[in-house]
Amino acid sequence: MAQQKISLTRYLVEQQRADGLIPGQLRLLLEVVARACKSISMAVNKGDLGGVLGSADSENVQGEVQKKLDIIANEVLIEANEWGGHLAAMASEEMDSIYVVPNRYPQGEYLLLFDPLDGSSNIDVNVSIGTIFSVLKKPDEHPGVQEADFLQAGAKQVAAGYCIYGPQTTLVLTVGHGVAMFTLDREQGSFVLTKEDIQIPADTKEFSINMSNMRHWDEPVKRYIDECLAGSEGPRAKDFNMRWIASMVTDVHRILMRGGIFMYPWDKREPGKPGKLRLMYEANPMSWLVEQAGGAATNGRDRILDLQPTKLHERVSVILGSKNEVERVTSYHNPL
Ligand SMILES: O=P(O)(O)OC[C@H]1O[C@](O)(COP(=O)(O)O)[C@@H](O)[C@@H]1O
Ligand SMILES: [Mg+2]
Ligand SMILES: [Mg+2]
Repeated sequence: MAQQKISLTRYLVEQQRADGLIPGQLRLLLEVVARACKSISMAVNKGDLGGVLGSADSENVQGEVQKKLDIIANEVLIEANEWGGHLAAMASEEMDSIYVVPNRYPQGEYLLLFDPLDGSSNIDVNVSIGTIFSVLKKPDEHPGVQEADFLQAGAKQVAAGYCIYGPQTTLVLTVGHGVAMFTLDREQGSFVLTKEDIQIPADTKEFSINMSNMRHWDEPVKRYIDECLAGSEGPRAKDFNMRWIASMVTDVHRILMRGGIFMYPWDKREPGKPGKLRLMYEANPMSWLVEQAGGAATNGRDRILDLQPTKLHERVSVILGSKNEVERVTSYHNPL
């Protein structure tokens, strides 16, 4: 008899029921996020036919030109999540401040953060892009919700994941007990469990960094990459390969599937800016997934999940992936 497929819904119900790993409200919230990702996947697939490509002629709070799909994905996530009663508020790369659930809907106890469309520069060239999300619990000291409630270290996340819109639509999730992967079965219209307990090998021969920024890097990053480039004749005594997709979601997915190290480090172009990537809805969820899969994630000096955010759209330097490589780069920043 063919093996029974396990849907995301069933997986989450089993986590809740048999193992008591997630509360019912969190399960429902994650199902809604997955449904929203399914809608975004449909929109992405239509491409030119759906009129979803190209620029929206507007800028987000970070001064970046928004693509039509950035805005569509943001709206899909808000509309799917605002009425279900699981959430108190949402925050997104594409919104200046938090979006409090309107009081015509029931208020829930969770906070949802997302990068609705990661890899915006790849949208119009038909390269994989994705949605990244992070779930926090609203501190219950006071009624209502404010931006300060979101400013919790990544270690406090209760769920994190991403969905990739690529050759397959793939949702990867952690609720703090390992990492599971689900593939969208378009005929059934549901996400089906395709990998459980994903593990990142501790060693790797593959690095991922935007090499065009080399002249701006800090010394420790330059040293690490120089040593990789020296190959089998150099101090690492092995040849390295390089990949840079320029969609963090896809570069991190590759690392979860076969190992590697991903870096978007601080550099000298804008010394006052800690990095390019955003802490709360890019670095934190990805760092937790990577740690849950046995990898590591630092900003060069400290564990990303321990960083105390000071603002919603805070940026951070990111070094994550295979444990031994991340520890090596971190040790170059923190000499004994
Ligand atoms: O164009 P660059 O400098 O290589 O930057 C690529 C990085 O920027 C990002 O696209 C930023 O994300 P957004 O598309 O959500 O702004 C990352 O996904 C990616 O790793
Ligand atoms: Mg992004
Ligand atoms: Mg984005």
